[in-house]
Amino acid sequence: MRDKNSKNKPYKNRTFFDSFRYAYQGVCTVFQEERNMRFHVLTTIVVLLVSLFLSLSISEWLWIFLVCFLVIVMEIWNTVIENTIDMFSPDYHPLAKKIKDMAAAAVLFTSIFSVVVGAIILLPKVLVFFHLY
Ligand SMILES: Nc1ncnc2c1ncn2[C@@H]1O[C@H](COP(=O)(O)OP(=O)(O)OP(=O)(O)O)[C@@H](O)[C@H]1O
Repeated sequence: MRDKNSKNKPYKNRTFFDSFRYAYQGVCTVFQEERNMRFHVLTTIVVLLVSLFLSLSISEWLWIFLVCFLVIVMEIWNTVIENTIDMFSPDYHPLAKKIKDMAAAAVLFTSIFSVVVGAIILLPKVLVFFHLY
């Protein structure tokens, strides 16, 4: 078996910059191919912009950053799983369905968690901002 760190491997990352470049390509791929990812990124930008006007505390900022990036990371993993399934099981298979459905369920739960955290932190401040409470 070939050594994972073999110098002869043609596709081995040579520098820290190489690793960063391929990770960036990965992000671009998910962004281009997954509509949900574009929605998550747009939502993240909106939430961060709204948060700027609401004078959040440090811990509130940390929670907002945590949930925004958690959803994006989960969507990347979901896409990794979908692509892996498509590579190894391009035809219909009940296990492929189970795996993809569970990966989607993980994104769903993370999204629900994010909405709950966002509502707890932002909703009262938005209401006060617009003099509705
Ligand atoms: N090879 C397969 N065998 C069985 N069912 C599959 C298979 N591929 C996809 N499915 C079913 O179709 C659904 C959608 O799969 P698809 O790969 O299109 O994901 P998607 O719609 O791109 O998901 P997402 O919106 O999370 O990106 C899966 O959740 C699964 O129920």
